[in-house]
Amino acid sequence: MRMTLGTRRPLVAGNWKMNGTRASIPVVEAIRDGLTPDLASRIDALICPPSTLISACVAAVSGSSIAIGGQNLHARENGAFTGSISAEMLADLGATYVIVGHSERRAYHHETDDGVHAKALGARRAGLCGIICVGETIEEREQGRALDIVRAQLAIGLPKGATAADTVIAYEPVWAIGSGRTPTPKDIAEVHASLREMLDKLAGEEAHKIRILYGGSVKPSNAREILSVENVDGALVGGASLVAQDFLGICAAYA
Ligand SMILES: O=C[C@H](O)COP(=O)(O)O
Repeated sequence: MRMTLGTRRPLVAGNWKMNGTRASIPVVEAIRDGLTPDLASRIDALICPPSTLISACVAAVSGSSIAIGGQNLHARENGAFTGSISAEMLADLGATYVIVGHSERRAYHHETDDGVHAKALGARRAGLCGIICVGETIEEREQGRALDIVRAQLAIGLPKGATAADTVIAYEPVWAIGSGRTPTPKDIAEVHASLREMLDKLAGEEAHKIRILYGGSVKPSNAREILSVENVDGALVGGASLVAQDFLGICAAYA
């Protein structure tokens, strides 16, 4: 039976992380060719490759509905920040989304919630949609602090006046990323309901249109169960987005 879609248009986003070279462009082409017109009319699909591949991916999806995004940005527009890339530079290449505050950046690059806030503002300044990531560690979940942690991350990270045009939220439990483990549908529902309630209150009347994705070990085999959970408006997919058939298999949960 076809999944009933809510008021928010689903987004299935792939995060390639530090994977891929020009030899990977056929993966994007296969996703482009494999997304049926019916699915393309019902969902948004996005690939976030490494920055080195953004131009080639933008060219590869040209004429299709698939969007291309960055995985990170510097909050400032330009300046003496060696090795960094601004939102304006991503937009110049044709990116329309950017991931902000992924747990791997929080863990390995010491990103703070204030830094996430600044980056989300940077994304908005350049007309990009920022995908703000939140999520608890396994210790925090075991201590019963998962809701407090993600709510605190959102409270600081989310810029005032956020709208669906400039913001997507992704709930990614750190312990579920790349581990093959996922929370139960009940646990996902609890976090998404809490974030939804908070978002609707914090961000004003436009906020009800902001999508909340789930991320962490989403695969074709569990996508339908996860994406059917109330208030889950799509997925942020890591490993499975590197294989066209797997990414398409996740999108097909909405078929
Ligand atoms: O950004 C994507 C997430 O970190 C999920 O990664 P994963 O699907 O490989 O668990």
